[in-house]
Amino acid sequence: MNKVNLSEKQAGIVHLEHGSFLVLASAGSGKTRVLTERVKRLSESNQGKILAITFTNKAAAEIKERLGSSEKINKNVFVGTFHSFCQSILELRFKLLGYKKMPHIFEDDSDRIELIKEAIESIPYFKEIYDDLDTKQKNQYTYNALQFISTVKRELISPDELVEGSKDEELKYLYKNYQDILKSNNAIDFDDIIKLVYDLFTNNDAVANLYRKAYSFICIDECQDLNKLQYFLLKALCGSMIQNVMMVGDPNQSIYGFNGSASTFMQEDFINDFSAQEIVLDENYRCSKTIIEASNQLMDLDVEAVNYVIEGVFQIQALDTDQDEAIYVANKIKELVNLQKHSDIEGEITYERISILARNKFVFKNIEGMLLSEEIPFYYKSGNSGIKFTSSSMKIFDLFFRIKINPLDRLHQKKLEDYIKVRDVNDIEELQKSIYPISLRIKKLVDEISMENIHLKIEELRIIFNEEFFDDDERKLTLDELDDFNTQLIQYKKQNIKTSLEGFKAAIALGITKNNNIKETGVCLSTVHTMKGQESEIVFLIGMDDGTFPDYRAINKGGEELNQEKNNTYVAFTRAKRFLFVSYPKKRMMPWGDYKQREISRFLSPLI
Ligand SMILES: Nc1ncnc2c1ncn2[C@@H]1O[C@H](COP(=O)(O)OP(=O)(O)OP(=O)(O)O)[C@@H](O)[C@H]1O
Repeated sequence: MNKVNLSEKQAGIVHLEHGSFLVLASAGSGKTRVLTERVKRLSESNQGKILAITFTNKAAAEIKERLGSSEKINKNVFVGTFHSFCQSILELRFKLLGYKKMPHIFEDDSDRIELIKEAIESIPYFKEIYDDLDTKQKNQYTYNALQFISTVKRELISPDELVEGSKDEELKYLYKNYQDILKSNNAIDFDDIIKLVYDLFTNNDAVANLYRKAYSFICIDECQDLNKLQYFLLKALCGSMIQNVMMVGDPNQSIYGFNGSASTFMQEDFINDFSAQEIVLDENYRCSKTIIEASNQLMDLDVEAVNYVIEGVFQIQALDTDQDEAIYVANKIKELVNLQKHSDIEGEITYERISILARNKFVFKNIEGMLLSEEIPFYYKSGNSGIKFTSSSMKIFDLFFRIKINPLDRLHQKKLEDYIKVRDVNDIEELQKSIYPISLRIKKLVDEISMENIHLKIEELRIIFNEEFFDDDERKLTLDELDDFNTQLIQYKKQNIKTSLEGFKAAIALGITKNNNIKETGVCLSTVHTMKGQESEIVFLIGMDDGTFPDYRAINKGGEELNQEKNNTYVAFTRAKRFLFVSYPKKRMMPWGDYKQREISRFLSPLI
């Protein structure tokens, strides 16, 4: 972040003293910047510790970078997501929650699916229903069950509250079984991380008081996306002792309703519970004039442009087919990059200053092919999650590592056994060709790993990977993934004074150690959700046909779901700093191979 002069209104918020505040701020009005400056000022003012909660690890990393790493900052400020804050508490207090050893995070969706299947199989009533389903129905059944469990946790619904005799009451048994299986693996899922700390704070006043005394100020970003569990955790943490809470958010950017988020937690509950004072920031520092005008029209807002001298570009383009849309985008990108300079854009126009956004990943299919054939470099923006290994050796390493630090982890033990299984151990030739021999070497090495020697062991692993007979692509992939693991370890050690293998694994699972500063090369492709909170000089928003954006399921449901699609379009518009090219196909190739006529997105028709 460069040094900027804050506006009077922004500076006023930075210098607010005690009390609770809700900063309602429109897109690009400098919410994140103001929050960062306030945390910095408070940390320098010796008034007590500050807890700064962000929505993503990337936002947390940006705030940390801006704060710098003086001893005072490290001592006085905790910056992280709700998950990373709660994880740091769990690592210290797990015994109070009935765990003998630190429980491990099962972060992968496929792990949760395995667990729910096990839960289904172990109850004859559910097993009978499940066995009668075809594959597609089985997938839907497990998905619904997991959604139900997640909702129950996030909405803080106790099993007793589930309506007797209803389907929900039946699912209660599945929920209980799923939790028991998790516990028998000494594991937790993402929702549990927050739920367990909420339970701890509500049931153990002495522990809650320790944290209440520790933090004098709490600042939370992107509060329009709070869900019930997160809001109640905040309340349980504050009790009646923490009165200095600042929430920052924009109700028009509320897009996580499907996760139980609602902007009413900040706009109604927070105002009532904390007697918070409301402050409005409504100037846009990010976007050019035409983009702000279009966004105002889209949302019926009256946001002021600060960069009103920069006209910028806002264009809506209809194309015959989705294939034509991809050709249009690729040609326009080449045209802009060849142009190199434009009076509205400071510095050279490069691929890195261009992003292509869409509602869903599947919309990128055509454009991906076109960018490849036109040799336009690109990358996909990654979300919040940790590492997922794809090389077989690193997969094996990861499984052995998980089992070493959590011997109760039956789930990954089974996955490992299936992965390295050899059909016939007496068939020497087959055995030699299989991954079995290298897995024995990896196992021996993992058995010896400790936090003290882990760097050394990584180097030994590198030697093993170099010695083994891999083809060149597999060797490169394996070594790249080992490097990534090593980089995350270095990052973890930098971030923590007290370290452990268990803590490192949890940090990876939460994506805390991921290097967010890697400068990717090429055009950025991202869903709107992943691009939230970020910006790009030039944005192409593609696939703006009704049914794609808004998504057809939201159209069917209407109400708040459709409203959230409109908010999502607003988020997409306001990611663009200077130029915004919006496009849609009049015909789209459907998955079953036919073209289907499409209309312009209902949100855009008033803008043409
Ligand atoms: N006072 C200021 N002067 C100049 N630029 C500013 C000022 N405040 C913020 N900006 C710039 O405006 C842009 C938007 O700021 P920031 O990301 O903090 O806004 P935001 O409200 O969090 O945005 P959003 O909610 O849309 O993600 C950034 O490029 C930031 O550097």
